[in-house]
Amino acid sequence: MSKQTRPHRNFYGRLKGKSLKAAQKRYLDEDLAALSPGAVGWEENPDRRPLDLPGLFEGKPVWLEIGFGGGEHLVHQAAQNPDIGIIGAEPYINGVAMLLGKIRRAGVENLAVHAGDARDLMDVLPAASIDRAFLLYPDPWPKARHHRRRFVTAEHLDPLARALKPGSVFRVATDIEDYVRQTLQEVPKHGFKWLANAPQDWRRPWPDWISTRYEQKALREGRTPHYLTFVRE
Ligand SMILES: C[S@@+](CC[C@H](N)C(=O)[O-])C[C@H]1O[C@@H](n2cnc3c(N)ncnc32)[C@H](O)[C@@H]1O
Repeated sequence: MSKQTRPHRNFYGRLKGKSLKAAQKRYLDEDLAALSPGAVGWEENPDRRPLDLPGLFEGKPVWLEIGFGGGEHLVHQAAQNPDIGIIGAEPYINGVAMLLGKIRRAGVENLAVHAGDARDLMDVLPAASIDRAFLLYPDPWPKARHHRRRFVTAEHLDPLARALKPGSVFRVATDIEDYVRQTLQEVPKHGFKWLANAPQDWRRPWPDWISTRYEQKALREGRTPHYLTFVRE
């Protein structure tokens, strides 16, 4: 493609929910390839061999964020913690595009992206390889008949528990009271213990917190954030 038709390199940050044009998608694919942990899909890795995380992040501890949305928390954590590597999973392609703009502006290099379902990524994470996981404002699935689609079900929690190191922390933020109920009921059944008062009580965000786009929307609409901390047993 000629220089004239090449999209502005900051276009990712200005999408604001618009659909990606074909040219933008092409550059997104190129940028994503550079950040991808690789060998996540069935085609590249039919045997589901575990990812080489020490190779990917030079042996640093590895954190995982599931459903990073626009990527504000993911980039914030990467920038604040240069001595860790962090992987984000998000299937919403405009969210991935927004993340790429933020990565470019922040200049962080300790971050990898899986632009897809977190379940595919968890399939190829080595057992006991992850030091911290974040599930921030997961899709609420409010209708009772859809509760089984929520992340806090065996289908997701078992592979997550397998990937996390014993003693590692799993943080969940949600503004939906029924999601709090299901989280407190289900997560402890899958090898986690709820730390009711550590390091803070559920009403207060973690000390290293940055508010996410979804949290801002929840606050504007009068809902109460809940910050739940679990430890992998
Ligand atoms: C309500 S949004 C919250 C986004 C962001 N964490 C925030 O707080 O602004 C939930 C996000 O989870 C993503 N998501 C849903 N199912 C997912 C899955 N199986 N794997 C990874 N992300 C998923 C959605 O695409 C969406 O971006």
